[in-house]
Amino acid sequence: MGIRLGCIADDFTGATDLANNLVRAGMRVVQLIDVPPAGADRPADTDIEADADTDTDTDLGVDADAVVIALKSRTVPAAEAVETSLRALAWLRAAGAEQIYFKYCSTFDSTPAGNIGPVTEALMDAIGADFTLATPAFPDNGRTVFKGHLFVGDVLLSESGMRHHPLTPMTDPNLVSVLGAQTTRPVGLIDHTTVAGGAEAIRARIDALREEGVGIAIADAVSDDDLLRLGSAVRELPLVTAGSGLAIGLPANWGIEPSPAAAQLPPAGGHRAVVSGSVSVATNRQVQEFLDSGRPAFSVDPLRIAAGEDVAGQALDFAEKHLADGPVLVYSTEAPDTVRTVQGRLGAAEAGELVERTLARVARGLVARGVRQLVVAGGETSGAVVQELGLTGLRIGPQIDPGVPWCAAALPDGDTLHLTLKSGNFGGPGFFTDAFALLDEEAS
Ligand SMILES: Nc1ncnc2c1ncn2[C@@H]1O[C@H](COP(=O)(O)OP(=O)(O)O)[C@@H](O)[C@H]1O
Ligand SMILES: O=C(O)[C@@H](O)C(=O)COP(=O)(O)O
Repeated sequence: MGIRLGCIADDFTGATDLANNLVRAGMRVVQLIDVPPAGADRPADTDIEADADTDTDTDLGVDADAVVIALKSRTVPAAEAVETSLRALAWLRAAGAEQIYFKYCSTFDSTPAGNIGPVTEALMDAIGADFTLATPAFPDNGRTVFKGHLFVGDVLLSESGMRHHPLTPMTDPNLVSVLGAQTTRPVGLIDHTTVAGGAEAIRARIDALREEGVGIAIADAVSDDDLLRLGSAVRELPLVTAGSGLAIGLPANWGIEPSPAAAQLPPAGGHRAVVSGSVSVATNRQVQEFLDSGRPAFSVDPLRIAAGEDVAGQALDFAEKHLADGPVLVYSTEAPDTVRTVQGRLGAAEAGELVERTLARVARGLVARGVRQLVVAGGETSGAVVQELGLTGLRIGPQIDPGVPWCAAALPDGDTLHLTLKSGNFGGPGFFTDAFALLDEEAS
């Protein structure tokens, strides 16, 4: 028997966010970094055991209810995002996935060129799906959708920090028009009154939209109850697209219930460090709180990298002196004005890449110096770090804050690394110390 749910996530923090919600709803989840090479059953160097005797073993040897394939496809050119997403789809279908879940950001990060629209349509074409729904709602993290408009906390998306995002600035809160600009299919709305009416009402609305020729519908959701109703209503859809929120309502469609045993990790050891390349509002607050506490921190300046200085080497020299009294923070996180100035000098994409490459080298150097508990902040940054560390799979552990679990990964030399990939806007102000406190609690 194959896996039930096959998931394609457009970035690495988003993938752990989705896996976290599925685990909390009781699913056994394997997260893979990138699409395994053709012919591979599962990553050879993860400690995720396949059990040949269980009836959920897939033909490809993955013993899980759901597999999340983490891509770094959010901000690459649309054609590339489509190509890797279709490869992920092919792998998941070969693993027996009964339903496909395309996960994007709860702030719907995209541009008029994509990638949410083009990837959704390519998946629909490949699956032969004439209809799917789209909802980034994640009320536990303050993302709600009402009358097709996305709110972040108490403000519209376009008034939130996302309007300043370096790669995907979000200036229109109306998701019907945002998605409509990225798709060839008409985009419709399943509004709050319909969702409040329950699964039957939602299915009736889906039928009506289909008859009108609508291919994709934004779904309102302002509470977990809305997401549970939507989850039940979409049982028969071969493809769903969403943030991580919809995941709370899907496991029940297979009769799966929450189980506390789903999130066990091995004990953690080694030094502690934080690498932050996120420039989001919440991360800025977390970095500030860490600096205010007087703990060791090294600031990475993109202009000095561009000038040819060995900034990664300097950061590692600094870290080496302080790791014994860790956690140590290495960060490029800055307020929007400073980031804009840097982008004006270097170009946004170039600055992003320079910083990502440097922080990834720092992460590799930290691990070489004995760090075995690592917090990484920012989706793009996490993608660069995970690739640089050569990780191929993650086990999902306990939740630190909504949307952010601890994970365990096997390093290429076989050692275990405890790792958390923090989405930019997730986590409380004390996240960079709370995360380690949770591991202490788990150990006691
Ligand atoms: N000081 C900086 N100046 C310019 N770009 C930066 C700076 N710090 C980080 N970046 C880039 O901004 C992007 C941040 O994206 P990401 O890591 O996904 O985090 P978030 O979305 O939370 O801001 C990355 O490409 C990163 O390299
Ligand atoms: O859905 C979400 O908000 C997150 O899972 C996510 O994808 C955030 O991405 P970054 O802000 O780039 O970390």
